[in-house]
Amino acid sequence: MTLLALDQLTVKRGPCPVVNGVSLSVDRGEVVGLIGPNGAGKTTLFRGALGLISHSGTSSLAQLSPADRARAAAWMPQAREIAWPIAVETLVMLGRVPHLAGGQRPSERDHAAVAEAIADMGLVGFETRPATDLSGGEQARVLIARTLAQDCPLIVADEPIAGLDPAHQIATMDLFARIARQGKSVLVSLHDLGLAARHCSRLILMHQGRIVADGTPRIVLTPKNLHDVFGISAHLTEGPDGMIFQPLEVLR
Ligand SMILES: Nc1ncnc2c1ncn2[C@@H]1O[C@H](COP(=O)(O)OP(=O)(O)OP(=O)(O)O)[C@@H](O)[C@H]1O
Repeated sequence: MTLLALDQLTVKRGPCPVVNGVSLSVDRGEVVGLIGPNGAGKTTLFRGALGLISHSGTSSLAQLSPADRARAAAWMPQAREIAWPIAVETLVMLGRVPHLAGGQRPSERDHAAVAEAIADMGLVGFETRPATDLSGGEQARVLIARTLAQDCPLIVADEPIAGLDPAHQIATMDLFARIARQGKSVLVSLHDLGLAARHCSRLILMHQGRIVADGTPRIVLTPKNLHDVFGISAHLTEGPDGMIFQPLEVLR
């Protein structure tokens, strides 16, 4: 079953399309890594797909009402600003808002979803702390937990693991894989191609607003694509428990 379908999605900034005729679909059970250099259009693609900015072409999510969309997809933006010193568990509970009727108090199920998300992100013991007092990486984990608590078929996350320490990066990518095994999907932008190669079932490579490759990490991370899009060389090999990718040199 398709959780997201884009058809010729185009987003212009001024006269220039920064997302240019992108068509793709995300099915159940996938961890899709969206990769590409700075300015490739990844964030703009997400925002267009979610209907947060004006676009041409179609997105299945953008066609939904805001309430239905919030139950279909959980969005974690790149900006990590937490504006108020609210308790961690209160912030994570905001992920449950799409499931609450107006004015309704959180049910046991909502509290259970929040507790599970907090545990999944290694935040047990942080529940009552003001979120603004946490470190940058801890705040990022709280925002991922809020996204998990939303309990949607699709998670769309813009560089969610940037700034996390290695153990939490790997644990978060493992968690995404577990979510995919439950039949949900994760569409995630990443700059760490090593983690992308190892933990994503599929990669979509963007360059100058267009998709230039879409497939398994081995199909996408070819020497030619790495040269043409990132201007690097790299070593890619199949290890005993997954792909191993090591960037080597800048080529231009
Ligand atoms: N509001 C805006 N006005 C003008 N240009 C914009 C605007 N927002 C984005 N752009 C341009 O669109 C292009 C794509 O930006 P986008 O943020 O989608 O890239 P990205 O792939 O997410 O990059 P990064 O990896 O650096 O986060 C960039 O060249 C950016 O300068």
